[in-house]
Amino acid sequence: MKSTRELCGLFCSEMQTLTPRVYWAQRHKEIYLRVDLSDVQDLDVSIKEHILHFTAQGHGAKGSNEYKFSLEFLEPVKDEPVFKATQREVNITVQKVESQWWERLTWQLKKPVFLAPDFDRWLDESDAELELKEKEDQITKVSMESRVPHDHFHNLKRGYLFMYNLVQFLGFSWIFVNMTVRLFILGQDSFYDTFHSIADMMYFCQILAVAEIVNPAMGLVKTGVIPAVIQVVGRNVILFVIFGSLEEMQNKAVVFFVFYLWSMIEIFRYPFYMLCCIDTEWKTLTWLRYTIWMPLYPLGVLAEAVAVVQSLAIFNETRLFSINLPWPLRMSISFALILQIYLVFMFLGLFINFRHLFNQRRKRFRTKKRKTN
Ligand SMILES: CCCCCCCCCCCCC[C@@H](O)CC(=O)SCCNC(=O)CCNC(=O)[C@H](O)C(C)(C)COP(=O)(O)OP(=O)(O)OC[C@H]1O[C@@H](n2cnc3c(N)ncnc32)[C@H](O)[C@@H]1OP(=O)(O)O
Repeated sequence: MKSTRELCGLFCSEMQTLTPRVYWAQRHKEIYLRVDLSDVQDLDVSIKEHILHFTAQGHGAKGSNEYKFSLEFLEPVKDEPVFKATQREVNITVQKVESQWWERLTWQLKKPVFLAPDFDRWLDESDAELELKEKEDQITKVSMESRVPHDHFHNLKRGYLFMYNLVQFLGFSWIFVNMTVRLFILGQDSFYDTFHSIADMMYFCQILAVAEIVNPAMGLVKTGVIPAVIQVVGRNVILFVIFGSLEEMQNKAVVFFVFYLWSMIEIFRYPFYMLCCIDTEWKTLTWLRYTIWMPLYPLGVLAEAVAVVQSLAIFNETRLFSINLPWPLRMSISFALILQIYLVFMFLGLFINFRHLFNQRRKRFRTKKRKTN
């Protein structure tokens, strides 16, 4: 009885007539064979017991004829070759059973004469390892990307946020520059005229600032809604209810301090956000955004509290926004009383937002430090 290997010796020998030229290359996981035969017909490629058998009618080095060859591989392979005939050649891919680098292709030591390296695909072991690693990295990257849900509106959201921040930056810059120039030219007199020269722009910016509640509520920015509500509602009560509805308040110096303190933070905060939208950071600006609120916030709340206290007498006197309770109470609740309760909420709001901003600052600088280590 002849063994499989002995039988192979017969098949693999170059004694066989009409063998085509075969070029080969390998990777850790597969073997590539390129058979130099054109206009191939009746192609048959199979693997049995790690021996590849090839038969085809085609045009090769010895003209149009039937060509055959067999190759017993050095190591076990899977018996499902993938092959494809083109007009010029036949390409065969064979999967290795174990991912490893072979020192040669065939079991027999002597290389069959029809076999040669395929220099178009040839790689030595280290280059193949690199190629394999790149492929694996690519697969990991693709699978990671497919696990993270793709946000189709990402650029649209960024574009919207960038434009929003730009408009606010321009608005508050106009307010800040205008007030500064007027302060230099008119000195203290500019305090009493602030409302009439600035209010329209401040109305515009603060109405627009309602978006700052909508943005986190819709998940457009990753921050809490409550601090934004405190911030926007707090400012708008002062702007629309205290200054906007009481003419007597409009020419008071406190308007200057409130508007100046508000705009002073915003000329740093909005450009900081604009840079965030384009994944850029300017360290000085980040530091300013997360630092100057420390003196500005308490001063701002103090200036707002002064405005509320100054308005109490006017609301008492004019009875504006007073609430008349129906019979049998027959009482009138002055808006001044509501404002006194609001004063308590102002300091509660100051505490909540001060703590929020402090946490944001700590998070920002702690993360940055860790990233640079
Ligand atoms: C139910 C009714 C209750 C009513 C209660 C009323 C109480 C009244 C209290 C009154 C207090 C108000 C006083 C106030 O008017 C006084 C002053 O303003 S004085 C001037 C000084 N003021 C300030 O410094 C405050 C400025 N304002 C703010 O900082 C914010 O408005 C605030 C909500 C307080 C904090 O902002 P935020 O939570 O957004 O923190 P971050 O800036 O760190 O942002 C977090 C992440 O979100 C990204 N983000 C946020 N906004 C945008 C945006 N517009 N565009 C792009 N990206 C944005 C940001 O980049 C951060 O992301 P990441 O961490 O990845 O960088």
